[in-house]
Amino acid sequence: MPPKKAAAEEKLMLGRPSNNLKIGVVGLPNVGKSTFFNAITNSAAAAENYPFCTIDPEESRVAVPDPRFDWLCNHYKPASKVPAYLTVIDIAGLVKGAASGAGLGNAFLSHVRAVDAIFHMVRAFSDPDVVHVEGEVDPIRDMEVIHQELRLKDQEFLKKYIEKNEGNIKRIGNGGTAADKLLKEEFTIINKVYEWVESGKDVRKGDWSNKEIDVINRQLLITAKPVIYLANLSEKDYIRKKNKYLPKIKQWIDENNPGDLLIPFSGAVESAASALEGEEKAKYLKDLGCESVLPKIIVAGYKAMSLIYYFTGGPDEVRAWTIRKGTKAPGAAGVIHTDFERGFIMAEVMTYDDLQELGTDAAVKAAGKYKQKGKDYVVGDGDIIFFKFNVTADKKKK
Ligand SMILES: Nc1ncnc2c1ncn2[C@@H]1O[C@H](COP(=O)(O)OP(=O)(O)OP(=O)(O)O)[C@@H](O)[C@H]1O
Ligand SMILES: [Mg+2]
Repeated sequence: MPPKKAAAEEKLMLGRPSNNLKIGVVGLPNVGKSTFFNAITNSAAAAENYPFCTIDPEESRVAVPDPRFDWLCNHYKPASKVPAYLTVIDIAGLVKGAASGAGLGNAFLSHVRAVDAIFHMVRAFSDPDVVHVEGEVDPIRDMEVIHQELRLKDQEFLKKYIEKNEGNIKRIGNGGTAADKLLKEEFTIINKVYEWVESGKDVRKGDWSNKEIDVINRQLLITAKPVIYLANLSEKDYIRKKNKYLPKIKQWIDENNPGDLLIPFSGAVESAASALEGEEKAKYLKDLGCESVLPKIIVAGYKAMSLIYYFTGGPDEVRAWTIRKGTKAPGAAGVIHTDFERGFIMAEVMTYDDLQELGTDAAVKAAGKYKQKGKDYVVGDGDIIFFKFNVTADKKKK
């Protein structure tokens, strides 16, 4: 009889295994990064019309819009409401040669290394008053520059690793301890990743095995991070939904990094709209005949990092708890408190759809749709969960 097939191995994800992830705004100087950052996070970072206006990274967070959260708040009428948040970081502009140190490039690239995903801001608006560091507006050239600098930084980093370990690997030869074997394995993988990057490709576009992903994740490589391209349009182009560069930008992405998302937006429109509130804001956008695309960008940024959330709900608090996709119930419980994970007994779960359809917790229970789940349960996006736990140490104290 043929041997039983082993259960399919769970595919590891690129990126830090954390729920505290951040997305950085990256692009050439003076393309609208800070304008976007201020509009999306309602901040007041300097966004003036000159290159290298931003030097130090600014961090801010923005609530992730979700009609399910709004519905739950309306349903439970809780004293406290805590949505999920996307943390955004405004980073200084990168220029050609950044990877070899131009324009404080190395310092700025280290800020890019520290984030978990990238909003790649591309200038697609013409305005003779807004200086372009490369002369005239040319989004494809700009994307090439940024793509190249990020990739060169990874290349340099991998090369340093190879040079540092080469001697050791030779010395180990075919023998060596268990630790030596691990180093050899890592060394082989890093060489493979180096070749990939050197051939002009981003790490995130490779089809890596779990072992390879494990090694890649320890290196914090820049091109392993998910990217969302944001094309910054003039007010006029955004309103008429037409821009001469957009088709070329899309084509460049399809050819170089297929699958990456492109979202057109306008720094001019969003910045003016974000200065207004409520009805005034709605009227401003209605008069222009367009909508803000920021909610869509926030959700896309959150999703790009494989983040989801589950809810806890009741009259005290409705709250969204951020986890990474694929997190099992005990790990998800640990986001609330480590005791919840340590003493995990079970998760009582109902889905948002069931609660919305049936109307009350009791009706969901009566319909048998309030499920008890154990430690292997993979938490779903929008699950409404009540954790049962028991921590012995706490009991003793009583
Ligand atoms: N869609 C747009 N249309 C016209 N002007 C814009 C648009 N978006 C941004 N700007 C203007 O471009 C200039 C530069 O914007 P901003 O400071 O946001 O760029 P930046 O990318 O953060 O630059 P730096 O890298 O120097 O920090 C500002 O004067 C801003 O008002
Ligand atoms: Mg800036």
